Amino acid sequence: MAAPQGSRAPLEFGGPLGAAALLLLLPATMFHLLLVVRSGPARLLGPPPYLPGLEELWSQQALLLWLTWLGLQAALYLLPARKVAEGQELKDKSRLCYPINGFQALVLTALLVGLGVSVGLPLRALPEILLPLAFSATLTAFIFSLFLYMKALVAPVSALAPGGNSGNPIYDFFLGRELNPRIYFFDFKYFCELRPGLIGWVLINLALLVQEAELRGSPSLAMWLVNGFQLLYVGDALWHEEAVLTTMDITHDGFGFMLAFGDLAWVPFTYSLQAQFLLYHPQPLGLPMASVICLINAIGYYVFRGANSQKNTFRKNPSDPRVAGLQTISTATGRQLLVSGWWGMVRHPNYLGDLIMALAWSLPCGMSHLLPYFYLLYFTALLVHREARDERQCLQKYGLAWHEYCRRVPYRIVPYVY
Ligand SMILES: NC(=O)C1=CN([C@@H]2O[C@H](COP(=O)(O)OP(=O)(O)OC[C@H]3O[C@@H](n4cnc5c(N)ncnc54)[C@H](OP(=O)(O)O)[C@@H]3O)[C@@H](O)[C@H]2O)C=CC1
Ligand SMILES: CC(C)CCC[C@@H](C)[C@H]1CC=C2C3=C(CC[C@@]21C)[C@@]1(C)CC[C@H](O)C[C@@H]1CC3
Repeated sequence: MAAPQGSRAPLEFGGPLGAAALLLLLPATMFHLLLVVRSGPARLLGPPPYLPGLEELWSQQALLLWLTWLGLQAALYLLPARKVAEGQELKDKSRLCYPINGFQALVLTALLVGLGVSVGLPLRALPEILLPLAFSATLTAFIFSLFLYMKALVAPVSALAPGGNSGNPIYDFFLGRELNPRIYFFDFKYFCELRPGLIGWVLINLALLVQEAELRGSPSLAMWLVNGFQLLYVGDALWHEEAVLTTMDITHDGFGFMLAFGDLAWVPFTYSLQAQFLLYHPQPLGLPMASVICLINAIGYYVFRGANSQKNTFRKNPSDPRVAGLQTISTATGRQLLVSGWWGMVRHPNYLGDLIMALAWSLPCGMSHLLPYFYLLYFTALLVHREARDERQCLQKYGLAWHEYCRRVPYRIVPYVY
């Protein structure tokens, strides 16, 4: 039986009060966005057009569809993988194994959806049921987080995350108690982080594109851009799936409501906001502006991928010729920190690229509304907060060497600004 542990870990997210507020605020924000986006004024900061009754949110069909989707993604996860990767070393010195077959799941899902559509699956009907689908996803996230909380009660202490075990049930439910909850080889957190939400996001985008084509004769250029950019982002994440094993979500954070809701509901239903906006509020977009936006996305992707690949290559093999010439700082742990190349420009060049892409995803929606810029605003806040959390963890890991890195690379995300 696991005793509450980690009471010395500093409380994050505003402690129990902050966690309780976020438990309510996050789903409320998601439903607000889903309601506002289809309303005439589409005002991000105004009140929702109306408050939906339970009959509009609850649908047995939507729940069934949602569970089928989770079941399909779980089945694809269990298929033989092209590679099995080892995760980071755990407290007990062991390493867990993870199947690398996310991109395969994306391709197989595309084939299955294509097959479904060819035999009459009404993909265009998906946008009509986004509200009950989001409700089912939220309900699933709550129930699933409860299951994870209970499961952690019988997990060995060594399986618990550094945070999320304060003894306060609301805080621990929100942050997540167990680091890598699994049943046999099925790793819940790794599965949720990359599959149902990310692939669901591009499927929702595609359904919005199909419905726009039916409504207006063909998809708009703006809709093509948003679909193309976000497909590239999701395809890239699944192609480089192994990189997620070193993120703080997998190595540090427990699996609780924050990630369960974030992965299963928040990502598919709010990250598709730009495509939803374009369906209900068509925007003219000329070729010259579209070319500029494509260039911005390409620059963002170049920085994002360049930075992530440089660090991943370096962490795998510092003598790799692609990174061997870069300057480094030695740390007491035996690991080194890059201080030239992308990681010598700012301390989080990958976040900078990600933010530039976020801008490119909103620009096709024009300048008349703030709503499609929600992702950019939320994402800036998320990354600034995430950067501060990562910085704290790195300072703990690397001590003086991290101070030296900060001295040599003074800016966090945006050169000469922040
Ligand atoms: N779309 C979305 O909603 C989100 C997207 N993301 C994206 O996911 C990607 C992963 O981000 P995230 O998980 O936050 O972490 P990062 O990929 O930025 O990794 C941070 C870690 O990198 C290592 N590191 C830091 N500086 C250096 C250096 N100079 N040299 C070598 N290693 C260094 C440290 O770990 P160590 O030393 O132990 O290797 C540090 O903890 C990013 O591209 C981000 O933009 C992230 C969150 C949400
Ligand atoms: C609901 C809350 C506000 C916070 C939820 C956060 C989650 C949505 C994100 C936490 C880290 C994430 C990562 C990704 C997606 C969003 C979440 C799950 C990526 C998979 C996106 C694609 C990148 O290439 C890798 C990212 C890793 C972290």
